Amino acid sequence: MIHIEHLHKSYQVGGKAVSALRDVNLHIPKGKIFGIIGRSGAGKSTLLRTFNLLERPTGGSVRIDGTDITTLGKTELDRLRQRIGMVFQNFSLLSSKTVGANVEFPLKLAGGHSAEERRRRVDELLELVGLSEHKDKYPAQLSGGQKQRVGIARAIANAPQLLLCDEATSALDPETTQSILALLAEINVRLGLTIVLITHEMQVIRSICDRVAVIDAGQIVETGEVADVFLHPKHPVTRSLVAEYMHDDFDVARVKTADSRRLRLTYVGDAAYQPILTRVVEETRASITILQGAVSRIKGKPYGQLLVEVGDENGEAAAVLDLFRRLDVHCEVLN
Ligand SMILES: Nc1ncnc2c1ncn2[C@@H]1O[C@H](COP(=O)(O)OP(=O)(O)OP(=O)(O)O)[C@@H](O)[C@H]1O
Repeated sequence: MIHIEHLHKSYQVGGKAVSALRDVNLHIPKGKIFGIIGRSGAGKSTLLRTFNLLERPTGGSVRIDGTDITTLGKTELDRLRQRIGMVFQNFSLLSSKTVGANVEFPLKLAGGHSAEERRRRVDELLELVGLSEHKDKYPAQLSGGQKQRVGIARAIANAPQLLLCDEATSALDPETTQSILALLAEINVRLGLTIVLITHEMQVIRSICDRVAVIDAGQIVETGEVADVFLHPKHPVTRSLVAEYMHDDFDVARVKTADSRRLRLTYVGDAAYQPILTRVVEETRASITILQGAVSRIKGKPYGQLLVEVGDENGEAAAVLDLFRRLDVHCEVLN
């Protein structure tokens, strides 16, 4: 759907060029939820805003369904923008208009609908985002989560093929964040539209994204399926984002390591529900100490990740490794 090639963006600051994006190459497939994660100032917003040319790149191309949008004239660009919805961190609602009127606004702008058609479409959208009873309220009378639901209804009013979400849940508490993410996941499936979101939170990526790209200092440093990137991060920036998310601050260096092997075990799918550690201890009689662990889900799919210390006084670690691998557990030997 979106092919980004050799994208550059620099800003003039005090007469000097500051690079915000440096040779970004990215492919975003149709119908998926694609996350872009990075720290503050990494270039996330700048990159997302090139997808509808709110930000014009200094070099490179942005092809959407085969068309390089940087070559479009004003009329064609306006038409393209109607096929791309956008959701903002601060909601960007019109405070003097009701919920219904906010959602109706892009339909009026696009034209071609009668008042009755617009009314029906607004009702349908408010039903979809769970706000039917709030149609006549004003934004100030809504909670943050409700405001973002209005933002989402407005963004999809003209049935776009692509929805861009700029830190859509950053202003919300964790519970509301989850409900908004669930709504985005539902919209992705029900309407089949492609979603690209930017975030600085691994939790957002883990909850709903299919693929992820990690951006640092204007460059994409890692990209792939969320489970691969999350469970086997390669780049130092990805590793630190994952470690922070896992609250990985336990001082493992202080644990005794003489005559022992330290392993990182990763298992995905049904294996997460199996008593794998018990089985390995029973069969090998090895001593295994858990140093860190998490069992959770990536986009609904269970996974487990454990850091363990395996006693190796009599060479039993080799048998442990062998058995874990036969049980389809990914093992990384750390010492
Ligand atoms: N209009 C601008 N003029 C000058 N520099 C800019 C402008 N917009 C962004 N930048 C710079 O470009 C870089 C990337 O900014 P961007 O807002 O894309 O990062 P971000 O990853 O979205 O950060 P945050 O999460 O803090 O919003 C930063 O160094 C920023 O200072």
